[in-house]
Amino acid sequence: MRIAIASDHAALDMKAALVDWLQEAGHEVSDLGPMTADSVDYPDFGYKLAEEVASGRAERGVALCGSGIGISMAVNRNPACRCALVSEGLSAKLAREHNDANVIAMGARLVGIEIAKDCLDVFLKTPFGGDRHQRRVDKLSAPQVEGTSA
Ligand SMILES: O=C(CO)[C@H](O)[C@H](O)[C@H](O)COP(=O)(O)O
Repeated sequence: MRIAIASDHAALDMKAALVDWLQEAGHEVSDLGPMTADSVDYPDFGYKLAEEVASGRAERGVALCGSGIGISMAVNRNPACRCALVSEGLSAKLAREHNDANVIAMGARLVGIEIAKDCLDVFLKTPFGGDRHQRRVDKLSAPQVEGTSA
């Protein structure tokens, strides 16, 4: 699979470990940076990653920062991206099954590397469930308030 990955300085080591692990598993990985430990701003890398996924150059994205919060917010500003911030495997599975998430976000200061690998493995292997979930995902692309009285 073509996978793009980006982080900020807080997740540099986790990014490097996941790049190696993904490549060993046979994926085509595009590392969008950063490449040094200098302090950077997560929106810059989140937007870059989102564009890579939105363009189709990457089929999936991996977004990392200290908590995962800031970079997931940045990625989700791109309407083509559904980025799920996760810290355990079941959320990673549901993000694919129910939400057709195309980007996974994790916090390197909160999640250990083995849990991160587990989340990513599940995320890459789980197909979208479709059916009723498709209707809901479609609504994410066209935000508007509908009747909620039922
Ligand atoms: O976006 C975040 C917090 O929601 C990330 O954890 C960032 O990595 C963090 O804010 C970076 O903080 P630092 O003090 O500049 O290392």
